[in-house]
Amino acid sequence: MSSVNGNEAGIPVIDISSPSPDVAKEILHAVAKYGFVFVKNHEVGIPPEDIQGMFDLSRDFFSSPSEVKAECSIHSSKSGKNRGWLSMHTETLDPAHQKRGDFKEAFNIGEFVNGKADQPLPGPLAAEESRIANFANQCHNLCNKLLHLFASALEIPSTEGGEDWFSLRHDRTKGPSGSVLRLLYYPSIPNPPDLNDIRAGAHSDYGSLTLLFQLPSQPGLEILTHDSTWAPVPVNPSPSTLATPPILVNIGDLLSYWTNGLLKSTVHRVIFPKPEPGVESQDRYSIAYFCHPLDEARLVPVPSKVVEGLRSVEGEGQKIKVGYGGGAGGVDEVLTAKDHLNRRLAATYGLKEEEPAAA
Ligand SMILES: O=C(O)CCC(=O)C(=O)O
Ligand SMILES: [Fe+2]
Repeated sequence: MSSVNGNEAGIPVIDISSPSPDVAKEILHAVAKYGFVFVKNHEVGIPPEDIQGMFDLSRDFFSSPSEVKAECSIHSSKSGKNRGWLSMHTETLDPAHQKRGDFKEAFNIGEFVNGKADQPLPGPLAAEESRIANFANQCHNLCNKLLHLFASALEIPSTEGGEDWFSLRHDRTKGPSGSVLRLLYYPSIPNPPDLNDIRAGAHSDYGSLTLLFQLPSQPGLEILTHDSTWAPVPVNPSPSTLATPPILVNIGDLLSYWTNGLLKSTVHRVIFPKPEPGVESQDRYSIAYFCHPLDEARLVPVPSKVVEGLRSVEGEGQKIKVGYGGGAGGVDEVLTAKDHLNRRLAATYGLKEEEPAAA
């Protein structure tokens, strides 16, 4: 069912099309160890042609004139917080190590209300609003399937909500959340610039989990491994058996915090691939769906013996360090998802609440 062959980072490839307690354990084990997992893309609700359609749209959008993109800049008050277009070098994901901002453009799309984007969209995206809404919906549904599997493997009692424990807290019909669909474009540069220049600086994501869609022949993603080395993440870890690249899933800081560090939020980055003789440098397009809980979801301890066992083994010190419900802010404090996001931004980037943030 799973395979670690064909990818140096060793990220397992798992088939979740027939969910079972074994599949749940397998996927929990993968995200507890690597923070990343590949999910085979068949019968998981996101048809490959829909993914391709989004990449076509992304290409159209990023090739539009700057004035068209700038109309919906992330800096415009009309776009709303963390939404809209980021021009080249706007975002610096690893400010401590970067002289220049990331070599990328991005467009962040927040939640849809009754199928309509809650922000202005530039022409090429506005024309395909329903396609984008449908795609975001498919992504969210897949995230909920994964959240069911995590809750199942964590053995949350049915009296507490059982397998629905996480997904109820991500139920978009109940209120707003920080979820974002992000189109990314990393233009190729014939002679990669300075050694310190990078397509996306080292960072971890902020939310619950992220889905990442990549295209064949456009590598560049790397994860930081346990021994503090960078390992490349392939686009398709088993090209001989998988006709379409699997969907890459990674855990964000919030879900790691919520599970007291059991699920790992792994640092990753996107580099310029090493130039190879005779191989032309490639643009890279990727699409990320950052799934967040409802803003008002309270990050109370997960009612799971698996997570509780971890707390008692690691003791009170650890609980306070990573902790929830009695964590950093005070004994009785329970953060909401929105508080967590705001703290995460402030701690990492010294950002004020109003400034744009990435993941
Ligand atoms: O483009 C990629 O492959 C990764 C992007 C990413 O990690 C992010 O935007 O958080
Ligand atoms: Fe990321």
